[in-house]
This record gives sequence, C-alpha cells and structure tokens, in this order.
Amino acid sequence: MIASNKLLPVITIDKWHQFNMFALSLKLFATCPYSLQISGRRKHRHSWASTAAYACSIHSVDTISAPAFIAVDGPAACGKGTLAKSLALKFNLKHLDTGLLYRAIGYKALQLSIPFDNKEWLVQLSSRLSSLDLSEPGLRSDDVATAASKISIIPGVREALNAYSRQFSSTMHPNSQGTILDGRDVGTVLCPDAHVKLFLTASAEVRARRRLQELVLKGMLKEGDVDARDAMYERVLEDLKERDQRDTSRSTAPLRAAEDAHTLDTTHMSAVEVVTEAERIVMKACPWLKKEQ
Ligand SMILES: Nc1ncnc2c1ncn2[C@@H]1O[C@H](COP(=O)(O)OP(=O)(O)O)[C@@H](O)[C@H]1O
Ligand SMILES: Nc1ccn([C@@H]2O[C@H](COP(=O)(O)OP(=O)(O)O)[C@@H](O)[C@H]2O)c(=O)n1
Repeated sequence: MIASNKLLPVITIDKWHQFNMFALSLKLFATCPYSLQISGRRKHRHSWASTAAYACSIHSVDTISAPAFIAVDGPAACGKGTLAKSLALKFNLKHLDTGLLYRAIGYKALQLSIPFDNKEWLVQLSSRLSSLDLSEPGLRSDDVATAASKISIIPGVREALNAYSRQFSSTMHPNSQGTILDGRDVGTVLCPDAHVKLFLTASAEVRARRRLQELVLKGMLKEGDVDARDAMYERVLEDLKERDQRDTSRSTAPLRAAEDAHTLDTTHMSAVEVVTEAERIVMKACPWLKKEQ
C-alpha cells in the first residue's frame, strides 16, 4: 500500500522549530488544513516572532505543496490513460500507467518463450523490471495485453510490480504536486487511502470500437475495408471480454471499483467531458491543488 496523508497534506519544517511549532501548530490547525511535520536540516534556533512570521508567511503566501494521490482504475480501453495523462498535465502530477508494467513482463515472457505458469521465472523478471523496459515499442499490441493479463494473476508478480509503483510514487519530482496512477487495483490495493479514486467504465462494444479506431489511426486497418474492419471488431471485442473476465475473477487484486470511488460511465461521454467531470471531482477533494493549464 502506498502511504498518502489523506486528511492532512504534509509540509516539512526545521527540527529547531519543534518546541515553538508545537504551540503554533495548534493555532494553525484551527485556521488552515495543513499538518506540520518536523525534520532536521537547519542549525539555528528561531525566536517565537520569527517562527510566527514564517508560519504566517507559509499560511498566507501559497507556498505549501501538498502531495496529492489520485487513483484511476477500470477495464481495457475505458479511457484511463487518456484521463490520467490529461490530469497529470493539468495539475503537474507524476503519472505511471501501471498496465505498462504488466505488459513489459508479458512481453518479455513472449520474447523468451517463458510459459505463463512458470511463476518462479516470471516473479524474477518482475523484480528486475527497469524503467527502460517500459519504452519498448511492442508493448501496446493485443497479444502483449493478453499475456499481461495472464501473468497478472500470479501474486508474486503483483507484489514485485507493486513495489515498483511504490518506488515511483515515493520519488520526488521538482514542482510535482503529487502522483496519479492508472490500472486495475490502484484504488483498492496500491493506495486504498488515495485522495481521489476514479473508476471508469464503458460498454464492451464502445471500448472495442475505440480500440478499432486506434488501429485505423495507426494505419494497421483501412477505414474503407468493411470486411476486415468487421472481422477485427469481433476479434477485439472477444479479446476485451476475455480479459475483463480474467481481470475481474482472479483471486488476487481483482478489477473492481473501491467502495469510495467515483464511477464514471464513459460510454456516452467524450474524452473532454470525462476530463471536465474528473477535474471537478479532483478540485473538490484536493482544493489546495493549483492548475498548471
Ligand atoms: N471518452 C472517450 N470517448 C471516445 N474515445 C475515447 C474516450 N476516452 C478515451 N478514448 C480513446 O479510446 C482509446 C482507449 O483509451 P485509453 O485512454 O488508452 O484507455 P485505457 O487506458 O483505459 O486502456 C484511445 O484511442 C482514446 O483516445
Ligand atoms: N494495476 C494493474 C494494471 C494492469 N493489470 C493487468 O495488465 C493488463 C494490461 O493492462 P493495461 O492497463 O495496459 O490494459 P489496457 O486497459 O490499456 O487495455 C490488464 O488486462 C490486467 O490484467 C493488472 O492486473 N493490474
């Protein structure tokens, strides 16, 4: 589980303020929603007056950065990645598509002809995952998605990949206001105390059409070739349904909405409408976040 300070965002201050700040923080708690965390970096003792001035300045001048954590989950092609990337840009959040981690291991398993039931090897591969593995161009194919889904049922693989996600989330990025992860179990397992949990859905038919349109845009399918299009649609739809079934029925971290998630059915929503609604939810839950654009 990734720790996020749900109730009170944290700011870090000097250890030497400890005594003064204890009393002062009681005062601040009454007027501002930020908690104070003590750390040791500076070596000077500060007077009550300077401490109060410092505290007033951080209270009134908007210099507090509060790490927000946003979880986006849902089935294949519901629009998780599109939404997460857009929110990451808007609020300057670090973004990780956790599906890519599973795809990277699925891809390696296919390349190295490792059977999907060889748990030992797959767990080893997972514990050695590096960020370079995530830029492999072949990760987006449907075969790799199916492989990812098959290896994702192995608890040891999930543990190793969760460790990667936690490491990503705890790494500081300059000016970042927090983290957004998208996947299947972010709100339920990886960060059950995320500030905002968004669960996207859409009918399987609409999701299959979205994937088909991607293939047209990539030049892998001709728009006018109706027969090829229909045959591909049926295949994509079948793959999606099969993957949904596997992802929702596995015993470890199955795909499901967290009880406190905001569910958005995107079947009849444009990508812009989804972002607008999600942004409203985020701003309500994390009013301290500043919009970058
Ligand atoms: N609300 C939407 N309406 C129509 N198309 C969408 C919507 N959201 C995303 N898309 C498109 O659907 C495809 C799948 O979206 P993506 O964000 O990759 O889904 P996921 O990350 O859930 O697999 C992409 O081509 C994307 O541009
Ligand atoms: N947090 C996650 C993310 C992905 N996965 C698995 O990885 C597969 C590929 O995930 P993905 O997010 O890249 O798939 P799409 O939604 O992009 O089609 C999923 O079908 C899941 O089986 C998972 O189990 N847990």
